[in-house]
Amino acid sequence: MLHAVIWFLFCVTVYAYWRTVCRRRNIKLPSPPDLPRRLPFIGHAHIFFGDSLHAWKVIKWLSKETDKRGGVASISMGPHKGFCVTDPDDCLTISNVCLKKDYYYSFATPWLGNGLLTGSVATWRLHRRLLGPAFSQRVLNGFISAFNCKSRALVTQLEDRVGRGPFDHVPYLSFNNLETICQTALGIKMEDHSAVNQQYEQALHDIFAVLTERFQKFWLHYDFVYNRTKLKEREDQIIKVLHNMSNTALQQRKSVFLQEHDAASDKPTDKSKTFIDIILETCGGAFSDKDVREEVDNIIFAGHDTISTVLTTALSLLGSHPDVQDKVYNEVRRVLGDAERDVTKEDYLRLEYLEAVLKESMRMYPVAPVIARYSDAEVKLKNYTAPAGSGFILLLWGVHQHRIWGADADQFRPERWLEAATLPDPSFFAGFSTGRRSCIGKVYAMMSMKTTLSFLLRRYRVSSDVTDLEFKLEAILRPHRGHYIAIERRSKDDK
Ligand code: HEM
Repeated sequence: MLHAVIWFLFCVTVYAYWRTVCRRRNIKLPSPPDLPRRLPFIGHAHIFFGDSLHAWKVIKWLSKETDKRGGVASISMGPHKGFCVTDPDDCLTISNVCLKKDYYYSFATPWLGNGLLTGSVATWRLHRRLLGPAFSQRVLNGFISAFNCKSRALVTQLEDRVGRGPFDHVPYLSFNNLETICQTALGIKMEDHSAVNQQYEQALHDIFAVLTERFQKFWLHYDFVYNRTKLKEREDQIIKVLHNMSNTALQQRKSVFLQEHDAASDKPTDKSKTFIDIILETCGGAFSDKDVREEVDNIIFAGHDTISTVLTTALSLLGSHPDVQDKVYNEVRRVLGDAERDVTKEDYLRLEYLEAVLKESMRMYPVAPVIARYSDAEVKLKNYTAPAGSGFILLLWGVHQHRIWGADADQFRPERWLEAATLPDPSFFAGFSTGRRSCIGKVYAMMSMKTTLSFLLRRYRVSSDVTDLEFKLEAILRPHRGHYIAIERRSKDDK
């Protein structure tokens, strides 16, 4: 009996405390309006349940509903409370102030460890500073010959598609980009198409599907449930393949690196260096082998399908907008001449309209249309103060559709990037994320994409019909259908 009374009093005390704290918070802090469709206990978690096509529809729906509510709205995922944000200023504030990633990112930790994408804030600060030199312009210039060589190979591979009607260009771009990133990051050439490399490519593809499935089924968010599932067993097998590849590459590059450091002369120039070499050289003392391997895994994850997806979308859009394609073609010919010569570091700056096309494709269809942050402290937004312990779902697609981009925000119009008077502040472009924890590889990506497109568009005229363009969200936003292109060889006098 005494136990029952003590237990009853304990419950009443906890309940009273909880009510007081909640009330006090509500009085002090006006809360943003709730998003519709909240259910008891699970909150909004149920709206994500479905396939990857549904996931993309949900992000668009969340963006529109949040925008209707003024750019910030309350959401809950089971016990996790948070805010959806489309207001460009608030988005920038959050991404600069809240450097901690929300718990969803921990789903990728078994693969990516404590690397930049998923790492804790303390590790991220140190690693981001140490990795800076690996992404310097001098190092990136050393990759230009790899970009040229791979783009040339891609153009040749596409030759047998000329004049044969619409085809899916995703496999071409995806494998070509994987080769480029593996060569520049690991020093591995994939051309031999050996079993291990095909297995690696497959594993990279499969891990995205596993991560998406885990995110969409909210009961799998809990480790104690997830660790007992078949999906977890599959994840472990996939990660074994991924780690095996990067570990092997690391050991090979490390032994070359040590030999070269023993030999006083004949050091390789930056031209032949990979990300692993630069990281070993600049972060040597501070990074363990595991740190290096994790950062390289992060680079491959972040740089692999992102570039090929932007290229896929940009080519589909160019194929459907012949006037825009003609303008790019004329610029590329003016800068590079008629011949299929290599792109040089001086050319990148001159390819202004091509850059506008790439940015506009990324504005319309950002590869990461949503990212998530978490804050241990209060965060002051324009109209609200988010309490400590809040999660933030930053709807970058929503930011890109915001009225700051003009009444034609939903239209593909690359010219907007060249109209300085009306262009919003560049920090509102979130194609590479925004704020202090944004993409470290954006210059690499732009150089690589400009090289590929300038080779492709010099040789081929592209056509497509994107009226049925449909996307799916599988860790990143990818075209699902309506993106096929057809190619024709250009003649020398093409205008
Ligand atoms: C068009 C291509 C690319 C796009 C659209 C892109 C986009 C992004 C986005 C949106 C983020 C933030 C992710 C988040 O917070 O959840 C990010 C982070 C990152 N990206 Fe990229 N990325 C691209 C290419 C690359 C390349 C080529 C590399 C490496 C060579 C790279 C390396 C990274 C890394 C390491 C991070 C984590 C940065 C940090 O937390 O400090 N990315 N990228």
